[in-house]
Amino acid sequence: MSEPIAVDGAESLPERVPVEVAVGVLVERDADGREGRFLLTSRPAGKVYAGFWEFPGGKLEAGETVEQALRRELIEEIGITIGAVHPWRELVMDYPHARVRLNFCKVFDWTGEFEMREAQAMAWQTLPVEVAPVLPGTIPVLRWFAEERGHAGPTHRETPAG
Ligand SMILES: Nc1nc2c([nH]c(=O)n2[C@H]2C[C@H](O)[C@@H](COP(=O)(O)OP(=O)(O)OP(=O)(O)O)O2)c(=O)[nH]1
Repeated sequence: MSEPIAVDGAESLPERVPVEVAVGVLVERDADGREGRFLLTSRPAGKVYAGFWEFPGGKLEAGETVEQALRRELIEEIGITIGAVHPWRELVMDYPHARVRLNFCKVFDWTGEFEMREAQAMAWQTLPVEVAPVLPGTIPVLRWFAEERGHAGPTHRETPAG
């Protein structure tokens, strides 16, 4: 067991090594290749941030690449087999429970029927996103979409519509 480290303030805490996470941004495209709706899923009961909306994915297992992890996670969680994986953006998030590096990949092709295998909910969304609340680490992605799509105004709501 390592000794606890005495620190004066949070700024002197050693940086935590991020856990690598593969995240799938499934996007529908029309015949002209224009991007439309994207898929969000809700985090299952029992996980941190249960009920928050996110892009499906999960942590890399030992020896896996981002692409391998994404293929495995999307079969395990939502029952689909994905085609080409397009690495898009990376983002490090420092949560109290973990420091994670989110490796966001766009996916335009998949086969199989969507099946929520962890009793999550799924929702095809455009901007502004109607489902709420959205996971903090998902909000920057909505901003990137807004930039790509020339969307002005809010990207999501803080609380569910009602
Ligand atoms: N899947 C996903 N995770 C995200 C997003 N944004 C974000 O901050 N995260 C964070 C939440 C978690 O801390 C981490 C993903 O870990 P997880 O707990 O969902 O992974 P997992 O499915 O492998 O879970 P487990 O087997 O360890 O329970 O990344 C996102 O858009 N999608």
